[in-house]
Amino acid sequence: MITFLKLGGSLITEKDKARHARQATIRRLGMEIREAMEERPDLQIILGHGSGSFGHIPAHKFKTRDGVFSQDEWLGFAEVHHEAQSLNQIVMDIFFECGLPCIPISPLSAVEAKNGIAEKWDIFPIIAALKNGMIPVVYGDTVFDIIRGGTILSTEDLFVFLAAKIKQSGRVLLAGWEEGLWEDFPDRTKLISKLEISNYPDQKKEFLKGSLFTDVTGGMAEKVHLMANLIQNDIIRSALIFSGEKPLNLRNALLDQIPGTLLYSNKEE
Ligand SMILES: Nc1ncnc2c1ncn2[C@@H]1O[C@H](COP(=O)(O)OP(=O)(O)OP(=O)(O)O)[C@@H](O)[C@H]1O
Ligand SMILES: C=C(C)CCOP(=O)(O)O
Repeated sequence: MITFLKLGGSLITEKDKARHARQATIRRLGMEIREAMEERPDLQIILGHGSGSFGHIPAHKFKTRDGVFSQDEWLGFAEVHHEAQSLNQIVMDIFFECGLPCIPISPLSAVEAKNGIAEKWDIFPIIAALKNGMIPVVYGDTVFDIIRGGTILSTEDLFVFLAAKIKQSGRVLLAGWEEGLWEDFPDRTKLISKLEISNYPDQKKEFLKGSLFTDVTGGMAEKVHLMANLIQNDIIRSALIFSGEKPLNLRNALLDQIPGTLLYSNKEE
């Protein structure tokens, strides 16, 4: 079973401080991944990370996700990619120091999008990395788009494409700053431990909102929407939304514990 693991921008950056990476947190997360892999050597992980206060700030300024046409917007496209790639370099440097066999995979260089959706992507390098015991690392990025000129695909958008293409039972782990899904966001007094999503979006709830910070990819509402589709179509078994902020949560999630909110379908139970 493949594990798609996202380290959210809300976790690895200070989302309200431009270009601020949380290096100590990234290091701890790297060590937790390493510990889990030592305990479970058969873990196959496709890692992805968000852009947080790196890519989202210029992406918001230039409205890059909606399309790229003018010269100014193409400069913005380049700036957003530069930010996303800079954060990726920080993550790669730290994970390399942690001894993780990570290999970066640049979405911009390989993905073709059509109207905001990944349409073509040669995933041979990702499969080859997995087969050789490595961890391919993707990240939310700008990509060229045959309708919009350019756009932005989130880490979750990339996972949607990869999970459908790989056609192997998998699970998604989304590590962010929040403990999971709050039923009363933003008051945060009632945490949901399990959410059955077979009737989604009929059962769509008011509490699914965007991020409180600058974010162009839809925040929690979009995460749940994309994950619900994958589960309903039997592309993944489940998705876990949890906090990577609490030490050992990531390690425990990789080792099958449920430290947050599990999205699942009754068909599986
Ligand atoms: N019901 C809810 N429960 C928990 N968080 C929620 C809820 N509704 C909205 N949110 C917000 O959505 C955010 C998660 O979306 P966000 O896109 O910021 O996460 P991320 O994937 O970590 O970031 P990035 O997109 O930078 O990678 C939470 O941090 C919170 O601010
Ligand atoms: C804003 C950019 C560049 C990517 C967004 O990806 P996400 O942080 O995974 O939502």
